Amino acid sequence: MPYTTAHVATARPSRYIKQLVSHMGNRVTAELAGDGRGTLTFGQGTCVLTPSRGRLDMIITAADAEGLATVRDVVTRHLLGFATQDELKVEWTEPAAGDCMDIVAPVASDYLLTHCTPADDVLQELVVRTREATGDASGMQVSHDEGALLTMLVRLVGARRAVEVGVFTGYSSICIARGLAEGGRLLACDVSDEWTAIAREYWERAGVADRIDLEIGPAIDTLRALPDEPSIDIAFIDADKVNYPAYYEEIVRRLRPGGLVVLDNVFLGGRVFDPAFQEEHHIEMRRLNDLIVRDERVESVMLPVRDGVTLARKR
Ligand SMILES: C[S@@+](CC[C@H](N)C(=O)[O-])C[C@H]1O[C@@H](n2cnc3c(N)ncnc32)[C@H](O)[C@@H]1O
Repeated sequence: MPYTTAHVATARPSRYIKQLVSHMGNRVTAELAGDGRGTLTFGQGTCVLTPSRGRLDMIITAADAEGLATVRDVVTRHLLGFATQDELKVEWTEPAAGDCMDIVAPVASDYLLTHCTPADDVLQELVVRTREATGDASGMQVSHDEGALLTMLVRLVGARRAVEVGVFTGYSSICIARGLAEGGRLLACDVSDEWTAIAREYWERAGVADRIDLEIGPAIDTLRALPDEPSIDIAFIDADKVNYPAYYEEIVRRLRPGGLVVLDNVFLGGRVFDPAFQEEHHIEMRRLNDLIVRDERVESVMLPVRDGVTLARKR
């Protein structure tokens, strides 16, 4: 689904949003939220208007390029019509597809990688080894900044009992294991003997092998076999996307109060935003993202870290 954005410099963004919502409400579905954001829903697409300091931010999504152009032209015409006292400059970005967006600008992304605690030699060598041994699959490995985030979260939670769903060659397991409190253990779940053989080697080299229990087999079976009691301090879900809702459920019921579940890839490369993608894993991920917001057992936040990371903390 294509989208386009515009950031219009103005000292009166809220006023323009109110005018657009009130005026266009006669012809399209127009809503003004309590926080001042406006939504205009046309037959062809939707325009979301957000006031920010000195700026009006607009994003239009539509089913196709033609619909995008129609909504864009109508919104621009009306906005300029209201701006009799301001000289507004409305410049829309080139239409882009929802599944190839940069969640964070590439230059910022690169900056983030170099502005967290540096990866040590073992992690750096594991990146190279994974690329050589697994080719394209190496893209599944968490990035260095996400790994640093995991270590930080494990430490902040004071975790002694951690679970990981999706080990691959062990990068995230090392990051989790390194953050564990004295005597802590990580239950690491995966189906692949081949990939986890590399993980085992690097767990040894990182000096964390003695605190990791690897279970080979479908993770859902491993989780269901755990005692049904609140014993998990932190869990990281990064495996087959279609089973995320099931993993989430089995983990949340076993999280201790204050425990944290961390879910990776919740944007699915931008496809969660785009209703054109209707494969099972797209549907399941959207369903889970919506469910977590409503789940009264947890408080949650979704972070634009790499491909989207949700943190859900048990109340
Ligand atoms: C995205 S990778 C994990 C990457 C890893 N966290 C890292 O940082 O390198 C997904 C992993 O999930 C595993 N996996 C896929 N389906 C699974 C299942 N049903 N149960 C357990 N693991 C599964 C795959 O074998 C793969 O190693």
